Amino acid sequence: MGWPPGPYEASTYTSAIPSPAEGNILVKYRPAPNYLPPLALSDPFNRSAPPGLPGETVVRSILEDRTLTTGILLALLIVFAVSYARSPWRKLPPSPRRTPIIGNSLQLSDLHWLISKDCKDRFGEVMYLDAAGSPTVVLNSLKPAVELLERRSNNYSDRPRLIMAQEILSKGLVMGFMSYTASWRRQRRAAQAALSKEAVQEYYPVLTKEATVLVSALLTNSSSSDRTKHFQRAATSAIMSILYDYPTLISGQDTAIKGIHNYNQRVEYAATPGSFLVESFPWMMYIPQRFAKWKREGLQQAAEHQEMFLRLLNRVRGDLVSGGTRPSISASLILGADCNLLAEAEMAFLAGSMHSAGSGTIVSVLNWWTVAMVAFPEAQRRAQAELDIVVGRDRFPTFSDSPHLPYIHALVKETLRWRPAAPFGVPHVATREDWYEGMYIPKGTACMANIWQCNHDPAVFGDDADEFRPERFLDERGELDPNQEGYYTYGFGRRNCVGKLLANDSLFLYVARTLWAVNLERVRDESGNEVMPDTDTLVGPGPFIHPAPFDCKVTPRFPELTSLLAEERDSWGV
Ligand code: HEM
Repeated sequence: MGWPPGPYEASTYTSAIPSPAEGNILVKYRPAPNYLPPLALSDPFNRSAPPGLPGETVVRSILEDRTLTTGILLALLIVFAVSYARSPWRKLPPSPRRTPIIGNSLQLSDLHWLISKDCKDRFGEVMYLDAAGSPTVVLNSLKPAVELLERRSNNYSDRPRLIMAQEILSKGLVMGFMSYTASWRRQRRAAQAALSKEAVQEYYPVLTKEATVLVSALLTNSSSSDRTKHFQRAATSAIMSILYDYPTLISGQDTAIKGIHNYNQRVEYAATPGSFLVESFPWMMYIPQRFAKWKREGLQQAAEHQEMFLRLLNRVRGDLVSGGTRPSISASLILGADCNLLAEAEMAFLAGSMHSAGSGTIVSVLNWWTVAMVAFPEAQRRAQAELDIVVGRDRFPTFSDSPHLPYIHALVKETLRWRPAAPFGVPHVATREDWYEGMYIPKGTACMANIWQCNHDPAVFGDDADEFRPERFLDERGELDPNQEGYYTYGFGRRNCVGKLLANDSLFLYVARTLWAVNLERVRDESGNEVMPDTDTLVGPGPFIHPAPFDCKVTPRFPELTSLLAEERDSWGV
């Protein structure tokens, strides 16, 4: 059968378990009677070894052989020397780069192939691959994703071990990376309370203020890079206020949040496969700090991170004591400390780590939404017609208009479905071995929902699944169909996105206020032809996908906008 069509990293597809039927990519297999699951092979006390050859005996006989022992020691020394000399911290990029994912050696380098129809058609609904040494099952359609990650979520709610990003840099305290433990349950309960429907309503003033500043910024300057910066500023400023009751930020790169950006960058880098040898050789974790620069520096950084997050938390605590604080996630965690039983450091990392989850995703969705508005102007016109009827032209839309703006909600849903910000979500890990339709899933296998394929499944969304068509979420009366959430962008089961209510509300208001105020139009080239934005290129790197940069024209929809905007900004003091 050969390799799948590129571009891709060939090594990624080297299957650990050769399948006679399908070459190196394992699509569907039953273990042979003597089959040892791949994880057992790396188990020094090979508990699955055939009777008569216990793993312990093998290990002991190896250690008794002097030549072998010397060889092993030499190999360890070389590995250690290489890891020391490479000192990965020196490679930390100074700022995030935006380069196409295609051909990039990051974990998403295979994205174009994994989201193609070819992948699903050739390798089916459940596909096995060896992702940089980790056995991984990719769930290419809704049926297995729902069956495994939702219905059997008691077995599929663990996460892969991330030594550098989680255990060292984050002191093991970031909820999104945590194993499925009692500690995760406590953090999850506290996060759910701080991001419940009622709690999110408390953040409406922050979101309204940020949406107003966003409109104003888009009108002032809307070149491609500026537009993304405006989205970044709005999302970062909103999440900082929601997390820590922080004042409105002037720019997305405000020095006040430089520390959090550094943390996000380090964690993102550390979580990228291949960044640190310790991920492949976990025993390196036990090398004393003074012989391992990467570990020493990592632990120093972790102490800085903890101190920074504690400082931010304590700032809110101080305001709570003086009675001058407004609702925030930190305030909710501090006030709920008696019930949520979280230690200070747990609260500090829980709040701090939500910064990236809650801002990078929103920027990705807003970028894709702009592409959609420019590429499909009829959707923009229909949304504006709805806003004109419901809101009129003498005030900005607000959250109280939400129940009367079904098309705006459908627009947001369709953007989330059409171009999911994190097309593979975050891997879930099987706690125990399992079977799915005759396929064996060893304990410890990472299961990745191919959210892109689930969102584009013709069996669920029809033959026009690849098109941008917000109407698909409306019934014949033009109302939102209450029976279906309709997309899978927020993941599955017990580990699904805890911030989805906040995300949906934020996106609703950003979209409603922007479309009420401005037209987003195609620019023209030198020959006077309209330039259509590229709807298909996905840009990384990083955990979230973005469109290729494109220019669009942002113009006010009516002359009174300038004075209405000035009034609105005055009323918010921004
Ligand atoms: C459009 C915006 C967003 C998208 C597309 C998104 C997507 C996701 C996805 C796919 C996951 C993994 C789900 C899984 O494992 O099955 C996730 C987890 C998570 N998200 Fe979001 N998210 C968004 C916004 C937010 C916001 C606003 C917050 C918080 C303020 C947030 C906090 C989290 C956290 C803490 C987790 C980890 C949950 C756990 O492991 O238990 N997200 N998100």
